[in-house]
Amino acid sequence: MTETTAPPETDLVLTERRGGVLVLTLNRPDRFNSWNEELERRYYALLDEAEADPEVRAVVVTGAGRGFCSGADMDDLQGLIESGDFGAMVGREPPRHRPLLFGKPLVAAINGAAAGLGLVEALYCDIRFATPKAKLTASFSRIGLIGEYGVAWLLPRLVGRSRALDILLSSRVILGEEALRLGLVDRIVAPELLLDEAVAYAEELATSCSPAAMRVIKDQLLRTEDLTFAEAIEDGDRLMLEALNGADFKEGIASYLDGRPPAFSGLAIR
Ligand SMILES: C/C=C/C(=O)SCCNC(=O)CCNC(=O)[C@H](O)C(C)(C)COP(=O)(O)OP(=O)(O)OC[C@H]1O[C@@H](n2cnc3c(N)ncnc32)[C@H](O)[C@@H]1OP(=O)(O)O
Repeated sequence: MTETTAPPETDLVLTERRGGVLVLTLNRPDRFNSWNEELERRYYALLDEAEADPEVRAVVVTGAGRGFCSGADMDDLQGLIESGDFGAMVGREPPRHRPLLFGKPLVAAINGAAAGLGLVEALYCDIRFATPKAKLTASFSRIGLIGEYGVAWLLPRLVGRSRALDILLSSRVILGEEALRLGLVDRIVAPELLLDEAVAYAEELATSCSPAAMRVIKDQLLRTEDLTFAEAIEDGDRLMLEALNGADFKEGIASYLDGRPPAFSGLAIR
């Protein structure tokens, strides 16, 4: 009898440093990079590490092999039906939207299919690069499930309500160019250039933009969703005063006037 052993959790996401950019590769190519709890735990732990590491200024996430991530593993979903243990699906820590809270730029290089949770994980990223043949699909409605991991909140904010409903109700496969038109992705790049271009974009943010300002901007955009316009103006005023007192503002102006690249501290704005 042959015994199969699962790969160690550390292999589920490959890591590679390219300058100030950390590349994370979802790595279950034999299962079309389908999502499971172990993969989620490892990916989210690596984001925690990247958050704490001042040398990492941006992260690019991509998939190994021909897909980005095909969503929950179908065999696991069958196992779930058999066990009936649905409680394990809710209230997990870290929160399932951990990547949305990541304080540094998070760029997706969508090298192939992004389905179900795979699409949601791509949508958690700040900017999405995709190949022309990348297949994007919500998938949920085709297997009797609903928009989970907050996608029903996120998607209308990205593409508008009607398009979100089209995508979630139909779960039709959307290819790169249409995804670009809909606003599901931001750049279309040939497969052989995809990762390099995503990394180059991330590296540009890593070297030219203030980490402190980017962290606040990301947080600002998320929190502003819940504010009135007047509150958003007030919130912006408060944050602006902090930024004006920040080391990165002084460095930004000094480097501009000196005609040199900025050397941002990477510290908090205050
Ligand atoms: C709690 C729930 C959360 C969720 O995420 S629900 C959503 C779960 N995911 C899905 O429903 C997606 C199912 N997959 C598909 O619809 C399609 O695939 C794609 C659109 C993603 C890609 O289509 P194409 O490029 O034509 O590839 P292919 O030939 O269908 O698949 C290639 C191989 O990958 C396996 N595979 C695909 N998705 C999954 C998955 N989610 N879990 C496990 N295996 C998967 C297939 O079976 C096949 O395998 P083989 O080459 O051996 O025939």
